[in-house]
Formats: sequence, C-alpha cells, structure tokens
Amino acid sequence: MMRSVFIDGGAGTTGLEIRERLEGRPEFHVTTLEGDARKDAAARAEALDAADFVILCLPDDAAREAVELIRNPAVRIIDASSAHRVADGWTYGFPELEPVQAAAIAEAARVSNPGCYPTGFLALVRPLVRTGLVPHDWPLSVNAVSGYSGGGKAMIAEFEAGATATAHRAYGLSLSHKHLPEMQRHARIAHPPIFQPAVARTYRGMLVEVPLPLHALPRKPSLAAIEAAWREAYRDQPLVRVAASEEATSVEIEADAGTDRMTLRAFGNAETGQARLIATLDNLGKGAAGAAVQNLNLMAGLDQAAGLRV
Ligand SMILES: NC(=O)C1=CN([C@@H]2O[C@H](COP(=O)(O)OP(=O)(O)OC[C@H]3O[C@@H](n4cnc5c(N)ncnc54)[C@H](OP(=O)(O)O)[C@@H]3O)[C@@H](O)[C@H]2O)C=CC1
Ligand SMILES: CC(=O)N[C@@H](CCC(=O)OP(=O)(O)O)C(=O)O
Repeated sequence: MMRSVFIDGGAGTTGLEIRERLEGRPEFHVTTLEGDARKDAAARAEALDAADFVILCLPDDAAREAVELIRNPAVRIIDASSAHRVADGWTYGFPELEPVQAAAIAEAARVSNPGCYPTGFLALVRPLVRTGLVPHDWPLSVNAVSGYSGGGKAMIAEFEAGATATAHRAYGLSLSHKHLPEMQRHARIAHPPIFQPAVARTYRGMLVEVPLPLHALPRKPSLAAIEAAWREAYRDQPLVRVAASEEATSVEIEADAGTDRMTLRAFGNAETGQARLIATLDNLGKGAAGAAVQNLNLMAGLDQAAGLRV
C-alpha cells in the first residue's frame, strides 16, 4: 500500500535528510512545497490535510502552527521540533526507550521525535534508572558535543562562512537548555541533569557523555553490570548497539556519523570506581531524520529499520 507523506519544512536540514532516506521507497509518496508556497498558510493547510502522514521539520512555533492548520483527523503527525516532546496527547518517538514504546508509536496519531542530545542521554541512562542501578534522584550530569548541522541552516551558514565560527564552543551556560524537560521526563528522574553542550567544527555527528561515580551509588554497580543492563534493554533493537569498550582508548565524534544507528560504550577505572558512559550518534541520523523515518516505518506497520543506515 502506498502512503502519502508531506514534509513541512522539506527544504531545511532535517527535511532534506528525510527526503533522502525516503527516496526510492515504493511504500511512500513524498510531497513538499516549493518557492513561495513553502510558507503560505493556505498551501500548507491543503498539503497537510491531504497526506496520510506529515513530518514537521520546522522551528517550534511553525510546528505548532502546522498542527493547528490540520483539519483532517485521519492525518498522522511526526514532529521533529521540540514543540511537543513533553506535551499531553503526544507519544514520545523513541522506540527503544521502554519495552512498550515501539507499539505505542505504531498506534499513535501524534508522535514527537526526541531531541538529538536527549537521544544519547536517555539511551545511556534510562535502563540504569529502570533497573535501579542509578537511583531516580541521583544528581546526573551530561557533557555533549554536536556537529554544527545540529543548529540547522543558520549555524551551518555561520560555520561555513569561515570567518567567525570557532573550532569548539561551549554553550547552554544558563543551564536552561530546551532539551532539559524531555531529558528529565523521559529518564523519569527527579532533577534535570547538569547539561553541558558544545558544538564543534565538524558537520555531523555527536558524542554524549554521562560521568558516573560508581563507588558512590548505593548499589555500587560494576561496568559489566551497566553493560548488561544496556544489552538487556537493547537486545532486539537494530539501531542501538552496545560496544565492547575494554580495548578502546578514545572515541570520536564521527563514530556513527553518516548512519542512523547509535553506539553505547562504558569506560572506567575499577580502582577508583569512576565511569564514563558514552553514546555516539549522528545528530541528523538517529538524532533527527533517521529517528523520524524509524517512527514513520513503525506507524506504517513496516520494519522499523527499513531504508535506514545501520
Ligand atoms: N539539525 C538537527 O540536527 C536537528 C534538528 N531538529 C529540529 O528539527 C527542526 C528543523 O530543524 P533544521 O532542519 O535543523 O532547521 P533548518 O533551519 O535547517 O530548517 C528549517 C526549515 O523550516 C523552514 N521554515 C521556517 N519557518 C517556516 C514556516 N513558518 N513555514 C514553513 N517553513 C518554515 C525554513 O525555511 P527557510 O529555508 O526559508 O529558512 C527551513 O527550510 C527544528 O525544530 C530543529 O530543532 C531536531 C533534531 C536534530
Ligand atoms: C548544535 C546545536 O545548536 N544543537 C541544537 C539542538 C539540535 C536538536 O536536537 O534539535 P531540536 O532543537 O529539535 O531539539 C541546540 O542545542 O539547540
């Protein structure tokens, strides 16, 4: 069965990546608007209402507006923006997050894609909280570096203009980044983590790291216990891998760039009981377009990894 998919914001960074992934897929007929029609409310309303699925690749305000424009109750929505990630009536589009999540997404009418940083953070932390290895009120922190395409067209233009952009910039210094509510809500933790994001002079890829003092946790888990909790959580998941970490001496931001997968690694020092948990992914892959297509596959009743780069 052919399903129609309208991408609102199809000329943006995430929209173009989704179009690339859906090219040559006979299950989907993709439509977008061109020229002045792209931002014309009447043209958007018509295209939104005519589709089986719409994927919103827009700034938050435009995504909220798109949802209001939809009149046809049969239209199913995937929102790549951060407008609806903790909103009532929306299903969080992270199929690997809980054992029931993929089934919930498959049935949902409104699915909100996770943010790229929360994807790494939640993958590392949620199984540890769920199994009690990390107490739900533990004061977590997360350090992360993203490729500059994470900031969309504006940041790409800044970095590619060359003159002003840096090699590595720390930001989010007010500790109020827009990803904090979804990190806290979906990890099911009592406090927002201390989140230290940075952007580097590389187009795509990201490295999300959670430091953990294992010796101070009530259950004093070993690295092996952490890896075992991840392996159990992601046992049947095609897009999340747990790498054997013993031999690695470094991890690069490009490790999963150009793919739709995510890799988790646990490093540490057994003598001091300190650990570094590291997720790598592509901010435009599992962090955005890959996740949107994974959700679309599930909602359409297809194999979740169909058309994705594992
Ligand atoms: N880049 C990334 O790694 C990730 C992005 N996201 C989210 O995905 C969404 C899209 O981001 P991204 O692709 O990076 O952003 P871009 O800035 O690259 O693209 C946004 C697109 O939306 C278009 N647009 C803006 N306002 C309107 C409007 N009112 N009506 C129709 N089109 C409009 C823009 O038009 P114009 O071309 O004229 O500027 C642009 O083409 C954002 O919410 C972002 O936060 C989520 C995860 C990761
Ligand atoms: C490098 C960079 O600027 N990254 C973006 C996050 C990209 C992303 O996850 O997009 P959402 O806005 O949809 O959550 C930021 O920190 O705001």
